[in-house]
Amino acid sequence: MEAVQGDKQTRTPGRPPMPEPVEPKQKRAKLRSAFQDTSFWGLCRRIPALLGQIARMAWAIDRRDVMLLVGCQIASGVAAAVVLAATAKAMVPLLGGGLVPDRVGEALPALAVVAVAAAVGRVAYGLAAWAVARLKPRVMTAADTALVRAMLSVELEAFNHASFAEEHEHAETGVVRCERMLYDAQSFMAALIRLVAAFGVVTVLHPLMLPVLTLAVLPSGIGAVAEAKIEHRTHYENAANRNLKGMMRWHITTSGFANEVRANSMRRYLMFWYETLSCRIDGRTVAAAGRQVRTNLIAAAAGGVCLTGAWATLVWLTVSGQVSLAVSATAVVAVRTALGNLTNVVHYSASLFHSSLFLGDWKRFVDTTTADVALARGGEQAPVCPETIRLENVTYAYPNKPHPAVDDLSLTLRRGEVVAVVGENGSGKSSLIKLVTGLYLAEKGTVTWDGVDLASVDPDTVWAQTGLVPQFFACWPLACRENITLGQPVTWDDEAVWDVVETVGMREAVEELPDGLDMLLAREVWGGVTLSGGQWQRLACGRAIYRKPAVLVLDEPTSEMDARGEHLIFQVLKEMAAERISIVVTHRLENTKIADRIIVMERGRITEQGTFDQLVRAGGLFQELYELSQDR
Ligand SMILES: Nc1ncnc2c1ncn2[C@@H]1O[C@H](COP(=O)(O)OP(=O)(O)OP(=O)(O)O)[C@@H](O)[C@H]1O
Repeated sequence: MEAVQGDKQTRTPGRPPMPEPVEPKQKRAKLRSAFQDTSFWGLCRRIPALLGQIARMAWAIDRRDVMLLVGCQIASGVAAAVVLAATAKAMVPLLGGGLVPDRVGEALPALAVVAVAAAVGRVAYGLAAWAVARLKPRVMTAADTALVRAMLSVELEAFNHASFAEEHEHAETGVVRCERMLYDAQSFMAALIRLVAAFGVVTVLHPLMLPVLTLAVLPSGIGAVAEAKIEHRTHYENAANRNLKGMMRWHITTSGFANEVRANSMRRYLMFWYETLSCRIDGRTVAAAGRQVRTNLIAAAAGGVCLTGAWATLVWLTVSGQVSLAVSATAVVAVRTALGNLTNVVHYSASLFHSSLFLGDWKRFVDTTTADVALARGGEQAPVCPETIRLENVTYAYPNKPHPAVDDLSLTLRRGEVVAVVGENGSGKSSLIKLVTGLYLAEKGTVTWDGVDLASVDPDTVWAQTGLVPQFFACWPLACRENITLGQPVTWDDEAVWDVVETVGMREAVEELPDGLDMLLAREVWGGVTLSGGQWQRLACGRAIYRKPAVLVLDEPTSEMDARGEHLIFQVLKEMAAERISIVVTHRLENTKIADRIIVMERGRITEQGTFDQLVRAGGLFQELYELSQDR
């Protein structure tokens, strides 16, 4: 059996070692700037705005819970102050002179107040936690849906930019951190309110205690922020590798590729690859942990010195008779309360700050990154059922590619005509159809539908009229019916759906499904099933047909189909052609016989045009490719 352990580079004699994953590039400039502008004081200044941001998000979701949360926070703070004040009151008789029963009796009312206030504080804390538990999932869902909505709003072209994927990844982390942020905000506020109460009591006992206490926790505050910055920086540094790892993880674990992984004996290499990448990420994280612990220790040492100073001050105040023993005992309780809460304030503010960096990524992505590349082309309506689509001197280049995918290309497509696009791999066929359907906008030149430039048209009015079977189509984890209607049924009953199922030769297969059209086509889900590759492709063609589009675009629509399926689809294409503009990209040149016109593409340009009979004898690329396809 093939070993699946990938940690050791076991060398098979005569075979080269397994190649390691490449180190992906990422946007360094952004990585640096995220850190340069935030100091400890910067954080302190940002906290109110941060809390405001969280409060606004929560307020938009449930005002009642926000009010309950704030009310309970205030109640628990007041309770903490009452506990301390009553403790101070109880200390005087307890540490005073006289018989013990008398002293206890005298202290009893104050002790009762302590008990009641403590109980109120505990209940308030519990209710606040309940409000947070109710808000947390909904805030996270709001952030998540905003992100998904933003992703759906962008130009297709945005996905061609590497930085977009990277920023998207950071924004996803922001969504996850939203949940934690709410908890941090609650804990921060709870600690702050109690701290204010304790500070009040401490200051009343002796005004010198306040600055001394503040000094005692300052080093740990600065240290916590420095640690958070190191962690966030590491997160950034690992972003590209984490992205790659996530993608690979999906490929390794998804059922769709399980056969390829096994039958091509890829398991060992993939495991090696995955572990190498994981080690690379862990290496950076572990190195950062070292830096973090150093920061932490320095902060702790400085904090320890300051804290010793605080206790020494209290001892000095007591010994020198500036405060009584009873006041001193209360001060110990107050100082401990204040210190505990101050530590929490620092801890949770650092954590809030940390989460806020991620939330900032999320916000920037949702508000700016996606807005910058959003579909915003103009409000014009696309002509309904266009007679012609005209491309004039159109050029389109992908980022980081030396040659344009479509290069100064001119072409006219007419209603009623079937145009076949052929050419070698990478010649620009798929890019061309993305321009025709307005998925990409031309960098140079124009694409017009009945004379209206697609650059100024509301794209939804274009796509309401297109039916596209892309080269890599989706196998939607939807019911069979919705895989055809795509959630846009044209009638109340299923008649039109069954018509299409019949047209693409899937009636028998669908009737055999236990739930027919209701069958969930997702084998990963309990009770779901999947289809064969060709059957999925028939459904993909079915949904384009179901839309009865004005512009029908099929990009290698029959690459996985048997001869019967292929014949069926091209027949349908021919029958449907009269009422629409039809374009089909295909490598099977026999299929182009049904086309009214064939265009041949080479390096983004049209080099030949004509009917099958004309091109097959023209002595150009078409003839060469056709003869190769016949040479068996
Ligand atoms: N998203 C992308 N990002 C960068 N380059 C791309 C992208 N998509 C395509 N290209 C490049 O653009 C050129 C044209 O690609 P296109 O997919 O249009 O070719 P095609 O003729 O449809 O190829 P095939 O027959 O292999 O499907 C190729 O050089 C390809 O590498």
